Amino acid sequence: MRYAHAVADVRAAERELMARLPEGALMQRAAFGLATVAADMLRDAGSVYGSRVALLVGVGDNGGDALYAGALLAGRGVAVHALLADPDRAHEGGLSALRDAGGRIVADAAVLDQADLVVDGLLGIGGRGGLRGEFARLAEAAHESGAPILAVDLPSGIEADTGEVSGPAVRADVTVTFGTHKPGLFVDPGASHAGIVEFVDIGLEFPPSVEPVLENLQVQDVRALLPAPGRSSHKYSRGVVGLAVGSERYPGAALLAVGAALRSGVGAVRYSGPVDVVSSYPEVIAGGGKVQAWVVGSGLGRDDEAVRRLLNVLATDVPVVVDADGLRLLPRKAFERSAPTIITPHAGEAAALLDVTAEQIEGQRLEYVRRLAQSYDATVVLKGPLTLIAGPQTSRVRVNTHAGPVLATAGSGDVLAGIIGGLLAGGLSPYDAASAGAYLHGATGLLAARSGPVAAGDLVASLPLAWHNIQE
Ligand SMILES: NC(=O)C1=CN([C@@H]2O[C@H](COP(=O)(O)OP(=O)(O)OC[C@H]3O[C@@H](n4cnc5c(N)ncnc54)[C@H](O)[C@@H]3O)[C@@H](O)[C@H]2O)[C@@H](O)CC1
Ligand SMILES: Nc1ncnc2c1ncn2[C@@H]1O[C@H](COP(=O)(O)OP(=O)(O)O)[C@@H](O)[C@H]1O
Ligand SMILES: [K+]
Repeated sequence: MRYAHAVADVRAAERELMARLPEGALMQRAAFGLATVAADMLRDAGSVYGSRVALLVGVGDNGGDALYAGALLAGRGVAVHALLADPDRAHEGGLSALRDAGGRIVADAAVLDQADLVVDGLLGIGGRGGLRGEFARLAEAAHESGAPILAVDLPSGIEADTGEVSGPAVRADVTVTFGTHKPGLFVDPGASHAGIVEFVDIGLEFPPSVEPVLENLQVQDVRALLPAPGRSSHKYSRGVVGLAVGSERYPGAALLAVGAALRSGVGAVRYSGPVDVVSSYPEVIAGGGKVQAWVVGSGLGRDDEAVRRLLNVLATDVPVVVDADGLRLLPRKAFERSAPTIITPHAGEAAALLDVTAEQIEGQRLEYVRRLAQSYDATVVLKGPLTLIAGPQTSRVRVNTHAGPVLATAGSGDVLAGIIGGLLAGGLSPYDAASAGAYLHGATGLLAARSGPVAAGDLVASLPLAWHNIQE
């Protein structure tokens, strides 16, 4: 598991660690890690010795990290130039170290045009709001130079605790983050500014009483969650999932969701609805019957018949995944259920559920995924390039990073709903089914994309191998 912690908790952990270490030791650890990544980038682009690096230096310790890393690079024969956003307030120790190592402090931003790499040390976890004044001008000039940008701790201008971006911000190619991930590196739009995130361990420790803001499942976490049939398993003990999806107008949604559910580890799949799924999937049991979880909504349409099918499923006492049209039809009172509910909105559906705009959702994803979980008393899968998962009972949010833009294809959401339904029926908790489901769905996309452009049916076809790869 990877974790992201709140700034206040990072500060407390830093204080605790600094009290036990010689002065400046933590910053040296950070700078060493930063310089190592910078040198790797320079080597990959040609060579470290003889290359040119420009530092953007703010007024806090983030700039200090950049200056000390610049000193280390200068010691390896790199021509290092530092541009100071506010010369009177730049980190003094860092400035002396850079000068002593042969680096130069300059005022002319033209050095950016010759730079092989720009290091963004404008703002770290002390930043508030978008970049202002000289900070914004330096970032703009760095973007215009076209040089690769390496951000220190997080891209300057993004909110560390939320990933919100309220003004000008750096767009980095790589971000080196220290001690723990910051929530803003996992939540869009901030995360989309970070590029590849490299983690540098500086020895920070968080006591068990400190809750991380975010959890990011790794392959071993998903492996531990996926149900595995035992020697004496039978089809009913493995779980039966029912799907009330698809309609005469949207038959494809039923085929995709059912196809995915069949390959999500369950013992049997029941289908309730007008679509002929049995011709394509003879394994499916047509009609109702006892199930351990339902999926409803994908391709349901929005007519009276759709409402009837939705309400029938919501009236059951088993966990339910509500997707797509189901979300559009959802009367709030329907959520007074005895069993858990999972809802799987994208930003547009989330906006309709909360009566706000999709832009508001996209701008404050962490805030809104939590709000949805609270107001609908449901586990929420807020879909997008980085899907967030929130539960009604926990303040911890999970984020899925194991995905790619190939998933942005019609019918992809139907596949996700089928996978999550299958995992629920297989016995996972709603929170685990939603997060492992998002990972598995992402894995099908990454796998299918190796053979070229991907249709949602290819995600279904890739599911067995994606599952197998996770289990290896
Ligand atoms: N505290 C520690 O022990 C360590 C901190 N480290 C580094 O220190 C950073 C945090 O340093 P600081 O707390 O000094 O904070 P910053 O370096 O983020 O600087 C914050 C200051 O910038 C100004 N500012 C804030 N928002 C602004 C905006 N939008 N536009 C222009 N100016 C703005 C304010 O004067 C504020 O005090 C971390 O991100 C990390 O890079 C690392 O060296 C590891 C150890
Ligand atoms: N750029 C992207 N990168 C990664 N995943 C994406 C991206 N865009 C969309 N997705 C994922 O693809 C799926 C699309 O679902 P949805 O919007 O319901 O599509 P549809 O209604 O066509 O099935 C979601 O799981 C979402 O998280
Ligand atoms: K930064």
